[in-house]
Amino acid sequence: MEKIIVRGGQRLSGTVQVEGAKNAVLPVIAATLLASEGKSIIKNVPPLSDVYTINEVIRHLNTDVEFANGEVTVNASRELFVEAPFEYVRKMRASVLVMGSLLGRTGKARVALPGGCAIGSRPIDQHLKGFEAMGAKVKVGNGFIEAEVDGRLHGAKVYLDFPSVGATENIMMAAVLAEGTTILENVAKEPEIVDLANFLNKMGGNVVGAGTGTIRIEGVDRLYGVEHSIIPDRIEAGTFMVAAAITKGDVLVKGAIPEHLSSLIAKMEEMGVKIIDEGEGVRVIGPDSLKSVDIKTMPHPGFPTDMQSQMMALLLAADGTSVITETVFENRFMHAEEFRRMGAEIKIEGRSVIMDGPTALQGAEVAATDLRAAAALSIAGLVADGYTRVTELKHLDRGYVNFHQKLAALGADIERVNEADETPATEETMIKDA
Ligand SMILES: CC(=O)N[C@H]1[C@@H](OP(=O)(O)OP(=O)(O)OC[C@H]2O[C@@H](n3ccc(=O)[nH]c3=O)[C@H](O)[C@@H]2O)O[C@H](CO)[C@@H](O)[C@@H]1O
Ligand SMILES: C=C(OP(=O)(O)O)C(=O)O
Repeated sequence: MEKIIVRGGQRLSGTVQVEGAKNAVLPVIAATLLASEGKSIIKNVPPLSDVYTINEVIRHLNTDVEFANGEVTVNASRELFVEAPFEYVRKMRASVLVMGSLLGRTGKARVALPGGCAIGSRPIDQHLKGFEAMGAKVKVGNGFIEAEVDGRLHGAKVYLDFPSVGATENIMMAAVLAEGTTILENVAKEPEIVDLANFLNKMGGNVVGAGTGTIRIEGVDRLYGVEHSIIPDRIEAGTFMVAAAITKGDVLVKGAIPEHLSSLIAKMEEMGVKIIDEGEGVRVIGPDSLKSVDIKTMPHPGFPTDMQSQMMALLLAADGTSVITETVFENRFMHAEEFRRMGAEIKIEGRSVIMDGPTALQGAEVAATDLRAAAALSIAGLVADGYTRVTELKHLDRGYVNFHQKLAALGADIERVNEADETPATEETMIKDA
């Protein structure tokens, strides 16, 4: 077990490189199951614990998977097994994304029920509604969801009650090999959906409209392994943008795509942060004092829930009253309690938090409640008085590569140590192959 120790007070400057997007690579690796011929070669893959987990899941389904030097190679040409057990789904909810591919390719899938997690109950009813509309019979029992179709899935019209990212992806993956046309309405428009659609189309699929509210898919008979490079991680980029701004720093976030970050950029600019599109990335220059703003998380292109806790750190440093309203997840304010341990005064009222800033944050021992909270608490530590110790780093490793090293290279006083004796952590102990 390890923790991060940050001493506040350093201004960040320099350049930081963004990795491939966690939330794009997980569905793309799940989609490699659809290729009954050829190898898929996925590039720009970050060495995250979630990537090791999805690789283990698809290996378990009778594929060959190699992961080295940022490239995942998958051969899924053998007959697939159809069961994803609880040991994987428990580690990572996104394991349910293999369900659509398995159903499309084999007509059957058996996946352990994901259950809730620290940010809410996270049901998958919309995924299942899509599979059922395409002809699958869905049964839930003994901790598993089982979906099966006689023959092949058929195209259908599916309206999502909420533009769920995972449901959009899972249904897209099932529909590419279905017979006929599927029309998905009120779908998620996240950049990761577009990346998945691009991958499916390269494989031989016919997906139109990704990135808009309606996606149309003409089913095809067969898909092939192809090469694909994953888009940059907009949430990792946003995390470093906030770190730069809170320290009054000057940082080039290389690889950040401004069009993927428009809501965050708009809000940071309202706060007085200077943001310059430099083509190869985004330069962020923090002002001497930050203005308070209100934030409401929404599906893309609204403000991303995955940036909510980092933004809470930034708003604590801002002058005046700010309100954050979380509309995507029912319970994503667990980190507020940890910020309170650092001296923050935060009122929680239903789905909103109210903060009066600027807060003179104090170093404290805090526990990460999810992966973004791990980053947000470290960021708060960059400006807190004294030492902040962040524990529960298993969450951080799900979504960030070399997080403390990247901050240290920008000038932060930060290290990662063993929890018991505070000796430095080593590469081997940081991320363990699942
Ligand atoms: C691996 C991945 O890409 N994870 C992202 C994905 O998660 P994920 O795909 O799980 O998020 P969804 O968009 O599906 O969930 C959003 C909301 O819809 C609800 N819901 C979802 C599906 C369903 O069938 N029924 C239902 O009620 C969820 O409980 C949640 O309240 O999108 C989230 C919202 O942008 C991000 O925070 C996650 O980082
Ligand atoms: C909530 C997140 O991920 P997941 O859906 O994989 O839990 C996230 O990336 O912030």
